[in-house]
Amino acid sequence: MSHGWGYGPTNGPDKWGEEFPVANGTRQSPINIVPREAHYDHTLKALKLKYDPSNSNGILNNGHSFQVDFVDDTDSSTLTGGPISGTYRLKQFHFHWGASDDRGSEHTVNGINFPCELHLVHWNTKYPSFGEAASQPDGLAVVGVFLKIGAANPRLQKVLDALDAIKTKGKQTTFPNFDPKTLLPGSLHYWTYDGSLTTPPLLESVTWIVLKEPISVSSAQMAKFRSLLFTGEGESPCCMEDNYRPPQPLKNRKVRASFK
Ligand SMILES: NCCOCCOCCNC(=O)c1ccc(S(N)(=O)=O)cc1
Ligand SMILES: [Zn+2]
Repeated sequence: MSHGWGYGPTNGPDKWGEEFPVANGTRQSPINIVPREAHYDHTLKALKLKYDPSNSNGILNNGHSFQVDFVDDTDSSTLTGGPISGTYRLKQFHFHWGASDDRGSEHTVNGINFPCELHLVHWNTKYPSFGEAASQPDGLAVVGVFLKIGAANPRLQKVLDALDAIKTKGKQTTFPNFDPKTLLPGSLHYWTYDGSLTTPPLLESVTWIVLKEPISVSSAQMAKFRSLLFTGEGESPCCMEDNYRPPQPLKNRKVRASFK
């Protein structure tokens, strides 16, 4: 692609394989999760998520989504347990969403789309940095949380209130003292499988951990996500929406469940 990757008709998911051939690899994400075909694995441990709000740093419009970045130079915000071994540090969280409430998630469940999906991105501290870990088969672990239309989510509102300050691509602002645990549902039951980044470079380095229980979001709050722009200041504006990759072939993979 002469122009960068995106989600439009000329640079979207169907075109990514031209520049990133791993797009047609053996462990691509997202996938459709079929609960009846997931294998309950009693050896799977409970997820242990330990987050220190003082690690939250800034919020950035990166032109594909927005992300809240965390200071990751110590083990104060980590993921342990679950399907992984060792310690993974929280690097950032971000979202994917649709132009309307009938779509927007990346993973689907029995073919059902949710309006939005949260990704909490962690990297394996056996490697020296996120960049190094991102190219290793056990380098990253992403916790996925579905958002379902319902009552307005007051925990989410703090994030949404910051979006006016980062409307256009490249804008960022400070975002201190945010606890991502407040965005998690009551149950940490999960499905897990070996996958990839869902955006270029689509590296096959992610242990996916998708929570079964969604959190709530109101339609009005979803409209706030869509007030962001893919485009930079001074460019003709293009609403940031439908920034999701559709499900990819499962190929030779099993999805395990941490619950019966
Ligand atoms: N710069 C050194 C190498 O960098 C490795 C690739 O990272 C480039 C930036 N992309 C990401 O960090 C990145 C992180 C998470 C997800 S997702 N949607 O799979 O959770 C997609 C992309
Ligand atoms: Zn993501």
